[in-house]
Amino acid sequence: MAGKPLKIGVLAVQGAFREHRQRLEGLGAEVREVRLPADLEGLDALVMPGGESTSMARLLSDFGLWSPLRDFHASGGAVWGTCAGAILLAREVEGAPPQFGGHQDSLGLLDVNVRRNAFGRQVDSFSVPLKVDGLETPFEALFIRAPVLTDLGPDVQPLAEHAGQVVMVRQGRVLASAFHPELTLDPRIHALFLDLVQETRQETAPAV
Ligand SMILES: NC(=O)CC[C@H](N)C(=O)O
Repeated sequence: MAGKPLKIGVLAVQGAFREHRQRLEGLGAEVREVRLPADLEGLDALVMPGGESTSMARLLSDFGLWSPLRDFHASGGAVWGTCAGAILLAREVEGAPPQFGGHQDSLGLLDVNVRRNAFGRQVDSFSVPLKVDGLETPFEALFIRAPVLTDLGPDVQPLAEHAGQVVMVRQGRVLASAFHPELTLDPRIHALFLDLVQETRQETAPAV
């Protein structure tokens, strides 16, 4: 990577954050684990990993992270959510557990509805070669109790579909994927995200 390395935070309250860290460092980014609001200081972007979105939502409350994450995005930070991370980004979450009264909090940074566990229990986990906008050859995508993205707002661009369902989108400086690029060794989607961060950092940089 030319110039100063990008500073990327990985939300590290729960889930597959170590694997994201490895992929991003492999591409030359400077990575910091984020657990507290102060950890967001000075970052160019944040990755929210897969895991269990209900547990992650509870931990975001415990660590006082809801508003700081919204502020981080509002002040120009790029954000990428994978699987549970994508669920946390959505405007609306469908399929919250009944003990939550059918409601699950989310950040609302992505103008989509997200349907949890959308590929059914019998196929909790599978891998498929996925055509992704911006990649020349298919990406072997690993889906683990994955959600799908529905009811896309006008500014949301679909980047990949599986079985007729949208599984990856971009809206400005927000990226979301229902699958887990961090759990395979192919770094191309992490590289796409770093390109997005670079591009949006230039757009939001203060004029000097
Ligand atoms: N692999 C994952 O991140 C699974 C997400 C999980 N189904 C949830 O709703 O949080």
